[in-house]
Amino acid sequence: MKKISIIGAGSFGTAIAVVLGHSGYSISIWAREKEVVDGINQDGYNPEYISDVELPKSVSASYAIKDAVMESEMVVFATPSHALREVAGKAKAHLTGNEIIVSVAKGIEQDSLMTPSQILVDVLEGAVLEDQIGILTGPSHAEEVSKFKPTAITASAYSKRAARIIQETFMTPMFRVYLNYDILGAEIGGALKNIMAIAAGIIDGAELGDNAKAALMTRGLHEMKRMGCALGASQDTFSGLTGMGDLIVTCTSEHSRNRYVGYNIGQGKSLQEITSGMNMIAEGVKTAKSVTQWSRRNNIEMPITDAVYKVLFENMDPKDAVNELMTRNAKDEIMI
Ligand SMILES: NC(=O)C1=CN([C@@H]2O[C@H](COP(=O)(O)OP(=O)(O)OC[C@H]3O[C@@H](n4cnc5c(N)ncnc54)[C@H](O)[C@@H]3O)[C@@H](O)[C@H]2O)C=CC1
Ligand SMILES: O=C(CO)COP(=O)(O)O
Repeated sequence: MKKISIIGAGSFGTAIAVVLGHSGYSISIWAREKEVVDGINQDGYNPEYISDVELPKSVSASYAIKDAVMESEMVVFATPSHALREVAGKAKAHLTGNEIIVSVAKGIEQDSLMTPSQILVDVLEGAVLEDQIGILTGPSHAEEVSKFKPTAITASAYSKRAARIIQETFMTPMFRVYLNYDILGAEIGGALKNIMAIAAGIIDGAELGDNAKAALMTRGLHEMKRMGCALGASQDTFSGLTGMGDLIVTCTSEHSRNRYVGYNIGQGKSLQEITSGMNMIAEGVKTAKSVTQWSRRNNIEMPITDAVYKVLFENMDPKDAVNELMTRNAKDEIMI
């Protein structure tokens, strides 16, 4: 049986352990929490994340990265993007150099402004080739993936070979994997839709209406394209699963943590109050900071991201942010 390692036993790491375990792979999952490791090994459930789904018998857990990674054909990093550099650095010494490396994280690293796959290329240099590194991303809430609800997602990589291996490995009748070789566009889409989902949540929480939400999603997609195209990504990628697809699900789903954060801000709570009550991560919070750093540094207009940043970190009232967006200079609609 082929062994696959999953580094990070949060919601999505657990969900893909279920998918891959049921496909017949032997899954070794690394968690930093003792109770998670014990729960998976002793009871067959992750007590902290996706705790209502029984894990296949072929899933085991470890808190030693070395044990989790040893003798694997594929290593999937499923921590939030801000933890990726550190955990990949810890895993590096235990790689043989033959593994396919996959990131499922959706974010942009602060200061370096790197995407998850770029972080992996940087950290794992000398251990694996860039051609062995890829991603899996798209509209895929862990709560639904783990219950075998039909999901379509995208694999991408720095080589066609790695992208195809990722596609073949994950594909099941309920988890359909497409290929897109524009890895940068796929990662920009995955990261930025989280910022837009915070904005969508604010609209819902403040009861600003369906028109506002449609406008936000459409103009948000435009902003995602603008950043992606400025960096050399393909505009078409943003019409696909990793762009529009993930934007739709995250802005509308009851499962979205980013939308949840925005909703509660729209209801008048503070960011600190909201995040201190969550055991899961809403990547859009940190990504709003990184993308604002990027847009200001490069003088690229990203008004929605900027508004989310000001609400999250500069105490701007969401109603003032909406007013600022609505009263900008008149514009042509189609202009990247
Ligand atoms: N939850 C979902 O439906 C999906 C999530 N993703 C992405 O996958 C990544 C992981 O998300 P989730 O599993 O949902 O997060 P989560 O919040 O459910 O779990 C995060 C996991 O990472 C671990 N972790 C957090 N900080 C860490 C650190 N500094 N060092 C080591 N481990 C750390 C936690 O202990 C936990 O096991 C994120 O980038 C997210 O955007 C992608 C697709 C779907
Ligand atoms: O990326 C996701 C769905 O595709 C998960 O979104 P949230 O992190 O907002 O829950």
